[in-house]
Amino acid sequence: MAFVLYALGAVVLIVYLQLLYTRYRKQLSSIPGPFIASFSNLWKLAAVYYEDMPGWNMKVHDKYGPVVRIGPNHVSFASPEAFQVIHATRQAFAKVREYFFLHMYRLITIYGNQSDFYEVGAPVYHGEPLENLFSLRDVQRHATLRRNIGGLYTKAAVKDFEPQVDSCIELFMRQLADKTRNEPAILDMSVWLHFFAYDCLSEMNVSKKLGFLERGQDVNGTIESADKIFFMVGLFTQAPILQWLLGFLRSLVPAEEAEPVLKFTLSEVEARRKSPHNQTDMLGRLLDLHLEQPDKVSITEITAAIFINLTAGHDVLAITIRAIWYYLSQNPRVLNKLRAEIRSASEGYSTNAVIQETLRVHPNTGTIIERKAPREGAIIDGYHIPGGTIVGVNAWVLHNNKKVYGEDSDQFRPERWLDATEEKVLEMSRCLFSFGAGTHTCIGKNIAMLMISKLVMEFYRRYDAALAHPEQGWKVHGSWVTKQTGMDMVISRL
Ligand code: HEM
Repeated sequence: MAFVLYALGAVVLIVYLQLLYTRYRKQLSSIPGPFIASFSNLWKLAAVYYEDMPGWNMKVHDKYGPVVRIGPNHVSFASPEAFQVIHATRQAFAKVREYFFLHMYRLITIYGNQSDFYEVGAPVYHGEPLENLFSLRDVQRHATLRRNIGGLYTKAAVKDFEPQVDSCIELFMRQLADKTRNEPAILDMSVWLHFFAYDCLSEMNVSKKLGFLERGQDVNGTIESADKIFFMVGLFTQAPILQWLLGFLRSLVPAEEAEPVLKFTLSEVEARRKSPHNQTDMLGRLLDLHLEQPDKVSITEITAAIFINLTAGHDVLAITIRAIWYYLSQNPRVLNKLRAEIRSASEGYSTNAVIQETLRVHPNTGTIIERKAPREGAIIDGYHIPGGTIVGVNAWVLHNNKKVYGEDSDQFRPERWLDATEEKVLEMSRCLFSFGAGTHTCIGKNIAMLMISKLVMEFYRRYDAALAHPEQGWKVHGSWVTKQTGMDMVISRL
C-alpha cells in the first residue's frame, strides 16, 4: 500500500514539475497568450475540436497582439515580416522533425511539447514510410525530389492535361443538363463540386475517373473515409500523445487497407508497368522520366507522388471551388462582371481576380502551418524564439491584415486585385499564403488553377447557382483544412 502511495506521489510530483517547467519555459513565458496554452495543448485541441481554429486564432491575435503563445512550445505569428522569415524566404524554417531524445521525451510525458506534424503525410507501406514532397522533412531530400520531378508541374507542362479536364467538365455539364432538363434543380453543391475535383484529379493523374460524377455518389465511401482521416489528423496532431496514439492505431491496419487511395494508386502503378502505353497523364510522364533517367525518380517515388497528388489535392481543390460558388452567389455585382467577361471571351483577367480573392478570404488550411525554429533560435517580431520552438502563421490571420489588404479585408472584393497599383498588388500577392510559401509552395498550383478556371468559365456560361436557404448560409469546418458542407443550391439554366 505504502509503495502505491509513494508511486502516486512521485507521479503527481513529476506532473507538477513538468507543468511548471512547461509554463515558465525560458523565453517563451514572456509571450502573451491564453493561460491554458502555456502549459498544455488544450487550447489548440479545443479550437480544432470545435472546428473553429481560424476564428479562435484570429481572436487571440486581436486580444494579445501579433505574437501569441498557443501551446506549450507553439507560437503563432501575425505579421507579414514574421511570415517572410518563417515561411517565405530561401532560409525559411524547416518542417518539423524531431530529434531522437525529444521523440522519447514526448512518449513519456502527457504534456510533451513537440509534434511531428508532417509524419502523417507518409503512410507506412511495407514497413517504410512512403515519403513524398509533402511529408519529407529532410531539406536536402526534399530539394532533390522537387528538382527532379518539378518540371512535370510547370504551367507549360500541365497544359497537356487539358483534355482530361475537358472530359470531366463535359461529364459534369451532362449531369447538370440532365438534372435541370425540366426545371431548376436543388443540388448540394458542396458534394457535387467535390465529385468534380476528385474525378478530375484522378483523370489527370492516372487517366481514370473514380466514378463520382458518373454515379452521382461517393463511390465506396472514398470521400467519407478521406474526411475522417483529415479530421483525425487535424485533431490528433495538436497534441503529441494523441499523435503517437494515431500512429499506433494506423500501424494496426495495413496502410493500403486503411487508405483506399493508396490501394488504388498501387494497383494503377502496377497495371501501367505491366502494360505500358503512351498515356498523357501524370503517371505516364513520371514513368517516362523513370525510363529516361532511373536514378532521377524511382518507382517508389512515383507511387508516392501519385498518392500525394490525389490525397493532398482533392480536398483543398474542392474547398476553393465551393468558396467561389458561395461568394459568387452572395455577390451578384461580381458575378455579372464575370459573366460579361465570359461572354466576350476576353482574357480571363477578372476570373483570376475572383479566384485570387476567394483564396484570400477562404484559405484552405485553418491552423498555423508548422515550422521549427532553427537550433540557434531566432529573433522574430522582437522576441527571441529558442531553437526547436514550433512557429507558424495562419493564412486566415495573415489574409485579414488591414495594412496589406485594406480596411475592408473581411469583404469579398475581387476588384482589390484589379484596381490597386502594381506595387500594392505585389505586396498583396507576397502575403497570399493559400498555396503555401517558399520551398514548400504547392507544387500542384498550376494544375489547380487550370481546373478551376476552366470549370468557372464553363459553368457560369451556362448556369446560375443561388443558395437554396440563404438564411442558413453554409457550414465551415475550421480544422486543419477548412471544408464546407450544407450548400444546397438552386441550379438553373441561363
Ligand atoms: C486550390 C487547390 C490547392 C491548394 C489551396 C493547395 C494548398 C497547398 C498548401 C498550403 C501547401 C503547403 C503545405 C505546407 O507547407 O504544409 C501545399 C503543398 C502541396 N500541394 Fe497543394 N494545394 C492545392 C492543390 C493541389 C493539387 C491539385 C495538388 C496535386 C496535383 C497538390 C499537391 C501538393 C503537394 C505535393 C504539396 C507539397 C509540396 C512541397 O512541400 O514541396 N496541391 N498545397
